[in-house]
Amino acid sequence: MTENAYPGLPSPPPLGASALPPGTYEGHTVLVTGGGSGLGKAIATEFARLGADLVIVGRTADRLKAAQEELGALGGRVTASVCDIRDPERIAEVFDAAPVLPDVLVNNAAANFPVPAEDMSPNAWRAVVDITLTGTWFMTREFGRRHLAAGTPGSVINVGASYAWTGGPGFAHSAAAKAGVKNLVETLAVEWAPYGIQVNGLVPGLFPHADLPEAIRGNLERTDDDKASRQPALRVGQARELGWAATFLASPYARFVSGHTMVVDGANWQRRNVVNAPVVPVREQLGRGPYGQ
Ligand SMILES: CCCCCCC/C=C/C(=O)SCCNC(=O)CCNC(=O)[C@H](O)C(C)(C)COP(=O)(O)OP(=O)(O)OC[C@H]1O[C@@H](n2cnc3c(N)ncnc32)[C@H](O)[C@@H]1OP(=O)(O)O
Ligand SMILES: NC(=O)C1=CN([C@@H]2O[C@H](COP(=O)(O)OP(=O)(O)OC[C@H]3O[C@@H](n4cnc5c(N)ncnc54)[C@H](OP(=O)(O)O)[C@@H]3O)[C@@H](O)[C@H]2O)C=CC1
Repeated sequence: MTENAYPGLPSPPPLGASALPPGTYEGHTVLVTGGGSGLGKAIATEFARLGADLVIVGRTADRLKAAQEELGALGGRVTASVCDIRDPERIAEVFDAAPVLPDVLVNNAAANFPVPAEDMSPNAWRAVVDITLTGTWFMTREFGRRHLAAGTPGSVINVGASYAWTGGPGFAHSAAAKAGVKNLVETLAVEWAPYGIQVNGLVPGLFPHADLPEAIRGNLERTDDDKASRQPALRVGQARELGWAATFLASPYARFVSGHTMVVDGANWQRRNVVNAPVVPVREQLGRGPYGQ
């Protein structure tokens, strides 16, 4: 780790702390896609600490089972449902099987790997867009329909990425999908506000963690040995900071916040210089030779 002369943004309060009153989510159920690992599990953890019951969804039964035990130790009821969010029929079954209609939906599951645009196969594009954008839409549609039919309020949080605004060289599929995810927030917030449904976005900056797939972790490890010194905050995000933002956005204290996407990245995505670092083509960044050879 490089020593830096500047303090950077302060460290957050410790794990277990919360700005919201204890019991804020007692009697409420929160469904988190991808809640069995990484940032989804961290978000689920903060809701559970505030009294929520959980429904966690993912494709891998073992991973969900382990998370169910870990999250259940926080006191609430945790239901784990194997589901590929690309499958709308299975999504309907998950809602049917849930103990109650969840009050909050966190669309956290996504797919991603770095690849130069010209190397990307049709199936690679489909895999990422179908999970990240279409899967988010299928989940949201089911949640919205059920609340509209029941006449009950709800809150949706779509987890995004800042290249929704900027473009994401090396991640054309994911950046396009996340732009769609952000746009859905803005459309649905207006369509569903009259029925009491809030729709917001939440964008993590750099939050490295052990559950990241090899393709993403390898890319991070290749690009830098000291990620903190390359962030304006001089540190990366702590997963609980994302969880706190999610619990605020879905809480009674944010009832007039809808159609908003909150970025939790220590201002990294705003970083600009008149003279930037030298351009390195994506192929070269990813260690690939000339196209077609
Ligand atoms: C600078 C650092 C990075 C900053 C990133 C910041 C923002 C975003 C971060 C994140 O989103 S992190 C979350 C990442 N998490 C995941 O991706 C978890 C889920 N991922 C997966 O399940 C797989 O990775 C998957 C490939 C996306 C989907 O799995 P599925 O089983 O449905 O597909 P496959 O049949 O395995 O593959 C489909 C298609 O895609 C091609 N492919 C897969 N991996 C790669 C790769 N690394 N590079 C290029 N192409 C890849 C695969 O070959 C298939 O295509 P065809 O061969 O059939 O043409
Ligand atoms: N980590 C970071 O620095 C950043 C993350 N993000 C975003 O944060 C969110 C969480 O990412 P992170 O925790 O890092 O990633 P992970 O890869 O650790 O988690 C992704 C989760 O989604 C689940 N998932 C993937 N595909 C599907 C599917 N088809 N159906 C159901 N569940 C699925 C995975 O479970 P399983 O494989 O078992 O299905 C896994 O639990 C994503 O939206 C990501 O784009 C954005 C910017 C930066």
